[in-house]
Amino acid sequence: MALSGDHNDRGELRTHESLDELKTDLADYIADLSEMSVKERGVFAVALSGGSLIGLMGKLCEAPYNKTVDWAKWYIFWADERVVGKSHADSNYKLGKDGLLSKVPIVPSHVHSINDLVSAEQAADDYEFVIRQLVRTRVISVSEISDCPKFDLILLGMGPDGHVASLFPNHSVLGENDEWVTFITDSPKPPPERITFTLPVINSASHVAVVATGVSKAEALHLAIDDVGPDSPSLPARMVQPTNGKLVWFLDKAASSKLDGAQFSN
Ligand SMILES: O=C1O[C@H](COP(=O)(O)O)[C@@H](O)[C@H](O)[C@H]1O
Repeated sequence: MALSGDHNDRGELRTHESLDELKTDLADYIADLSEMSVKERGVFAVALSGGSLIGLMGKLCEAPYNKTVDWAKWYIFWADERVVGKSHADSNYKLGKDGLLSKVPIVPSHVHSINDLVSAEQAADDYEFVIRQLVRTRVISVSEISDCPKFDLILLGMGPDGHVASLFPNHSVLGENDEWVTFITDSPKPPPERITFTLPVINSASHVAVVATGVSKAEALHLAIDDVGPDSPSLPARMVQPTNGKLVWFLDKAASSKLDGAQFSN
């Protein structure tokens, strides 16, 4: 049984007793948003992350989702990417392709990966340019309150240090408000060169889901979600605060074990 509820102003928390239950709930959530978005806009523009997220999305490749989801209407982006070749083990594109995209009938031209043949800075600029073209043609919606792209769904993982996408604690790119996509060359987690959506883009999405499992994420989740007072650290995961969108956290009981009022006993 999953426990679900709103948590102050930090969005909806869905805590699951098992990974299997989380995977089913996540697949249902994504399939429902896809259906809603295709009905409303004719397309579904979704940004993926790398890491454990892709494995946790695995049920989408199975029945009934592989048959019921309108895959032809999906447009795929990455909320962050490592600047390595597409066949490199560190590539988020490779992870997404091997774990999901090659197993469902997504239109290849709808898959927007980065240019990995240029510098991180150039790759970020190129990726922003691609996104600007697709905002112009309304494949990606536009925010009502800024000129930012409004993705139908941004799927984020979270590292044990509280990083989301490639926005790491105390990094200067957390303050980047002008660019949609930026780059870093000093990631504390290898590989060092990455591109990432900026916080204004993440916070302009219609829906943002943060998916985090395992006890190593418990402390960061406490700092990201609970009311930790005026000294609340500027943890990237805590800075995920969609302005007009809906935030949902998909957790297992180990990850949620340090949350105030944690309701599952270990
Ligand atoms: O480096 C990255 O890490 C995060 C978190 O990964 P996880 O394996 O702990 O879930 C991931 O969301 C991000 O896309 C990736 O580049």
